[in-house]
Amino acid sequence: MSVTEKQFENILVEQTDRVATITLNRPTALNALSSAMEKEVVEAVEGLDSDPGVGCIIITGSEKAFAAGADIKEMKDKSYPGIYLERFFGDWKRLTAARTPIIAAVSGFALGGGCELAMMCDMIIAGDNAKFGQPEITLGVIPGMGGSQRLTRAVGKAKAMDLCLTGRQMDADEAERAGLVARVVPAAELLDEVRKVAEKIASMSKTTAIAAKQAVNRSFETTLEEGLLAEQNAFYALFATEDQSEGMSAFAEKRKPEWKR
Ligand SMILES: CC(C)(O)CC(=O)SCCNC(=O)CCNC(=O)[C@H](O)C(C)(C)COP(=O)(O)OP(=O)(O)OC[C@H]1O[C@@H](n2cnc3c(N)ncnc32)[C@H](O)[C@@H]1OP(=O)(O)O
Repeated sequence: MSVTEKQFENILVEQTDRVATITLNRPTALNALSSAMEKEVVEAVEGLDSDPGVGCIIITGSEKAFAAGADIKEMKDKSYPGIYLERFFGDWKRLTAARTPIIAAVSGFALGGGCELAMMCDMIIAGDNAKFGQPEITLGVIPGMGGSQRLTRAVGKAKAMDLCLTGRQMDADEAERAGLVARVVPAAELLDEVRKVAEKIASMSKTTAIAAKQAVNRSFETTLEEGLLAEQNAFYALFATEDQSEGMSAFAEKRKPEWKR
């Protein structure tokens, strides 16, 4: 299996046949999300998303920290007009426009913007040492990268209020029970386990994986009736693909499917 690596100032991007891994790499600041890191991550995701060969993207950090939030030292002297006019952190939205499934592999701290970045991904898999929280209130602000909205949708109002109002951290088991995290695995095995999941996703028809991702995401954005209609239409549309015919024929013929796209 060939691996290509590209080192940027704040991230490392590794790409194998079908899976790409973006590793946040600012160890001296616990991967605090600076504007420079935002730009690198967003551009890397967009580049990988436009590569038809990439079937799944992993975003991860270090053992101690996925990311300890936005870079407080960069933020502390900003003014209202400045932050408003530059649309501070507005580019993170571009990450959520990616169609390729993205998994957050979280070890250690995922606080503030770190938790918010993990929640922008399609699935969070956590090491058993992970800690999630929205501690912005302890800094005199509130979440600004989607925390109050995505956390509430993920874990419900009671726990989201608890985390946003007290700033307390939630461990991996609590996060899994609450529905924030898909799976918890031993921290030492996190990346191996996440790669297995990513390879599984990447082994599916990419067209179908995109349709599945979009259908699930739709449920957060619309009414049940419209979501059901969107799902049904996407399901019908998949019958225009070779992969539907291949997947169902392969089942009937008791063989592995060979996806076209
Ligand atoms: C995006 C928004 C809008 O939603 C806003 C946010 O994300 S606000 C930020 C929310 N995050 C936090 O409030 C967490 C801040 N960090 C901590 O509380 C602690 O660092 C810790 C509990 C995660 C870990 O503590 P500890 O193990 O004691 O390590 P430290 O010595 O504190 O940190 C090591 C080193 O990293 C720097 N650091 C950590 N977090 C940040 C950050 N968010 N921004 C900038 N720098 C950060 C910390 O200052 C240390 O650096 P040095 O002082 O040694 O140079």
